[in-house]
Parts: sequence; C-alpha cells; structure tokens
Amino acid sequence: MLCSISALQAKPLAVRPGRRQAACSASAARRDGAAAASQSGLDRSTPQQQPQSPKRRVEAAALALAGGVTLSNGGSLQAQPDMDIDTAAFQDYRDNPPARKTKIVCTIGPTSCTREGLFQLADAGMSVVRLNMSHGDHASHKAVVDLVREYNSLGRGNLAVMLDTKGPEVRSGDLAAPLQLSAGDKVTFTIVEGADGTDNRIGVNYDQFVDDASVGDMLLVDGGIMSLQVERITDIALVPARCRPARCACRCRRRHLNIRGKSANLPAITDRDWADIRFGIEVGVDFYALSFVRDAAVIYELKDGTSAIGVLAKIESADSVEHLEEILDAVDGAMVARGDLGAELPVEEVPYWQSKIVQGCRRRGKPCIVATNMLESMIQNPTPTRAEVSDIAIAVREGADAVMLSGETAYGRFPFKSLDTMTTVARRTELSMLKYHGTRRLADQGLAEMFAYHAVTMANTLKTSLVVFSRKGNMPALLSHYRPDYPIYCFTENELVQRRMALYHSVTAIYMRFSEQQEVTFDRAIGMLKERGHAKGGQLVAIVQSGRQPIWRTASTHAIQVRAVPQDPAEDLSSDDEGGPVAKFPIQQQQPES
Ligand SMILES: Nc1ncnc2c1ncn2[C@@H]1O[C@H](COP(=O)(O)OP(=O)(O)O)[C@@H](O)[C@H]1O
Ligand SMILES: C=C(OP(=O)(O)O)C(=O)O
Repeated sequence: MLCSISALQAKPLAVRPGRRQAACSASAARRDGAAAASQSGLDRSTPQQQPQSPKRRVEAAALALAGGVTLSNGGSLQAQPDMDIDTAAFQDYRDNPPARKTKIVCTIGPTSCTREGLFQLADAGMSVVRLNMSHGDHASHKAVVDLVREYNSLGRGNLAVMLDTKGPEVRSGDLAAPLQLSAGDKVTFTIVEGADGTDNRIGVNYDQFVDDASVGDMLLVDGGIMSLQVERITDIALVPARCRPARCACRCRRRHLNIRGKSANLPAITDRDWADIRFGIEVGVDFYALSFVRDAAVIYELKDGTSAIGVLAKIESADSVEHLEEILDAVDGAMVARGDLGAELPVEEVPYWQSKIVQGCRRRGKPCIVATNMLESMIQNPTPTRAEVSDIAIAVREGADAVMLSGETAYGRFPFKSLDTMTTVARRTELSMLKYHGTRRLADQGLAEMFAYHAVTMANTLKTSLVVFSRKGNMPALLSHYRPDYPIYCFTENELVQRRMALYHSVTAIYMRFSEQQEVTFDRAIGMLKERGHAKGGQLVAIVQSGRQPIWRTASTHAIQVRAVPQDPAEDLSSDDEGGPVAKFPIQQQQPES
C-alpha cells in the first residue's frame, strides 16, 4: 500500500494512487466513519453531515491532490466558513483527543524556577519557557536554562527557551514600603536618586521622562491598573500627578510606566539588552522576544549577529503598530504584548490589533504568541473569570500559535492550576473548531509551499496525521501554517529545529537519527509514533518530505505518501473487502523519480 506523489525540483505533479492504497484508505475511512457515526448517534441528514463513502473520500483526496481546491475539512471540497463546527468530528475528537495544537508559553519566576516546579509545569503542557530579563539576574536565568536542558535530555519533552529582553522600558523604582493613596493624593515621579516612596516620591529609570510628558497626559502604571493625570512638570525633572482611584494600594514597585499615546525616546536595544542578548547566545536560547520594537531596522540589527536564534517582535507600542507590516516581514514571529500595547493605545483597540497581528503572522507562516493578563485573576484565585476563559478561546480561534502566562506562573499562588486551566480551555476550544483554515493560497508558488498545501488538504480529507522529516524546520513550519486538522509529527536530527518547533501550532517535534536509507528511517519514525501512542496499527499517516535538497540521495526532492501504520500481531487485522488485511510496513520501496 503506497500512495505517493513526488517530484524532482522542476517536475510536474504526478498522482499515482495504486490499488492497494485505495483499498487501505477505503478501509480506514470506513472504520473512521462508522466509529464517528456510532459514537455520536447524530442525525446525519444535512448535506454537510452526510457520511462520505470510502470511495468518495479517496476520490475526493485524489481530486484535492490534483489541485485547485481550497483548504477544507475532511471530505468536503467546498470552502467552509471560518471556525466551522463539525459535530461528528467534535465527538470523534472528544472520544479520542489528539495532541493540543495551541502551544503555551510560561514565564518562569520565583514560584516556578525550582526543579520540581519547572518539571511539573513541563509535564503539564508548557511548551516554551520565558525568561523575563526585566527581573532576575543572569545566574538565576542560567539555572532555569540548565533545568530545561536536563528536562529535555531525560527525554521527557521538548521545551524551548525564549529570552524576553527588558528593552527601552520605563519602570518605577523600588519602594521602601507599600504606598496607600487616596483620591486627590499627589504622587511625584522623579529621576532624582533615593526616591523610594517616602513622601509619595517614586523613582523612574528614564532620564527623559520629563521631556516626553506634557500637562494633561495620562500616566499609566502597570498597563493601566492605576492611571494618573499629569498636573505639573517642574524643571528639576519631576512629574507630579493626581491619583485617580478613590483609595488604592499603589502597585508602584518596579512597575511599567507609560504615557498614553507616546513611546519613550530610548534606543531600541539598550546596552543592557545587548549584554542579555550575548548571555542568550552563551546559554543557547531558542528565541529572543524583543521588547518595544519600533520598526524593522532593529530586527535586522539583531538578526545580523544572532542568525541561529529566532527573533520575535513584541508588538507593544504606538510606533510598532504603525510599522506593523514591515516589522512582521522582518521577524521570525511576533508577540501581542497586550500589557504595554493597552497602555500606549486606547485599551479598546487591543482586540483589533491582536487580530491584525495574529492574521499578519499567519499569512506569513510565522508563529504568533498572544500574551498578558490571560488568567490574571488566577495570580490570587484558584478559578478563572469567565471573561478570561473567553479571552483564551478567542486567541485559540484566531489561530494564534501560542498563548502565554506571565505573573500566573512567575509569582502567582496557583501556577499549575493556571496552566491546567489554559490547557483545558485551549483543547476544548480546539475540539469545537476542527477546521482551521490556511491563510495563504499558493501565493509564491514554491514547490515546497505547494506540497505543504496539498499534503494538508490530503491529510484533512483522509483524517490522518502528517509526518515530516526535516533538517532545517522549513517544511514543518509550512505545514503548520496551513493549520491541518490533525497533528504534525516532525522528525529531525537537529536539536535546534526540534526545540524551535515547540512554538509552532500543531507541531510535535521528535528527535531521531536518520538512517542512510529512507525506508529504514520511515520505519523507525512510524515505530516511534506507535510507541508513544501517537498512532495505532492500521491507521493512515501522510508522510511529507520536501526541501531544496533531498535528505536521501536516492529519493525525490519532494514527496507525499500515504501509508498504513503496521499492525502488531496482537492487533486486530480486520479484513477489507477491497484489498484484504492492511499490509505490514514497509510495503513498497519508494522509487526515485527519474
Ligand atoms: N525572573 C524573575 N524573577 C523574579 N520575579 C519575576 C521573574 N520573572 C517574572 N517575575 C515576576 O512576575 C511578574 C509578572 O511577569 P511579567 O508579566 O513577565 O512581568 P512584567 O510585566 O513586570 O514585565 C513580574 O512583574 C515579576 O514580579
Ligand atoms: C508581555 C509584555 O511585556 P512585559 O511583560 O515585558 O511587560 C506586555 O507588555 O504585555
């Protein structure tokens, strides 16, 4: 049984569905369909829910492979409205849920930096560890990276590390004691040394603060938790302001300060950031999240010296949204940093920008993280608010690659419950929206792009996972871009690629040494999928191999195949009237195209 589409660099597509392949696909399709129908007990009388005959599904797959079809759900060749809900598939998924597709970034801080804490978060579904360089020191961050390496080397998972630069941010200084303020109280922000909250005088780390502010401006503390109106600016660099809330505990210790609508006039990457960036190279982080990016120039500056490390732009300033398209063209991915974004821009504009940024990344096939305040109330409480749950669901529905926890896992009282809540909400949301849709329509016509597109269409039609072999990570990223219904298993012998995939939607990356022989490698990979419970005997998988150079000398540069996972003797070899029992793997050597 082998369905294979392959092409040498400039060759046209050839569809070669053999009889065995049709038989295998048909039997698997029948099993799928029957299982879904019996589990759901649903009335399938509407056209969209009509079970498709196995033959039609295979024909549909072949048609889809022949091109000209929009990315769609299992079997239907019509374009589906976005976020469609397929009730039968929902039931199917609920009974046999695949891996979560949306990744989770956790900020590591005092409550999660121990071996036990970090391992527990990792076991519970953390994909990427975020080091916030605004806090902690190099020694404490290095200790976290060491724990991540230990976790990965134990074979327990595949965590990536993201170093989030402090950036040219404006922050208040330390306080000797918490401040209690009442309405009408005046607060003075000053660059004069020694201000520690005494007499309501608070330090600021930015010398030009006074030049940027004007009387009447709103000064936001911690993204707007407190807002203060600037009443007076003195020539000794003081900014007195009136406190808005009736009575509040002033959360002013090392907090972000933003003047609404104005970006600070600081260098894009400060000396302190460069030191942190060098530290990132030394310890081998996988991503930089660059704070307060204003335009693309700073991205090129950073990428110049650090090519192996993915650069994500944090979109969090009025300047960055103005230059959004050029920034997204330059970066490897982005973060919707809603804390500062909602302080520099009117907060009601944040959802609009969130959608723009997520869609902008998805169009370019670049990963996007939605961050900040996702489960803020769980810093103190064991349960989320309904609004927080909806907020996560929206990010998942928009197709963000990842959602992020900040204070919830860094210093909150319920770091594990927060992660558990986020995981559950993400998965539930994914179950209710089987169909994501690719956003690019073969715009640049590259062969790899076309293969990714068709492989995803085929896998969706046949309801199979995708298996990809990758040396540089390009093909799994492309497959992820098209948001397949089922997981992408990326096999690689490059640990950097493996870790980087931790951020990409739907991708589970598995380290595996490739054999000189393609068939041995495929065999080994399918064996690993079975061992880890990702695939069962008799199931189909779509194998994709594509790149500028073939991995195996005798193989095509580009190939898509559908194969059946071999049955163990103990497994039920259910017979199939079109082709007999599913054959043992490997069934047939793939021949290179001449
Ligand atoms: N490495 C760290 N060491 C100490 N505290 C940390 C660390 N990382 C994060 N935190 C705490 O967690 C809070 C929330 O994290 P985050 O949202 O990343 O911070 P911020 O908004 O201050 O940039 C921080 O304000 C800080 O109190
Ligand atoms: C993620 C953000 O950045 P930081 O935690 O550095 O404030 C944000 O502003 O939302």
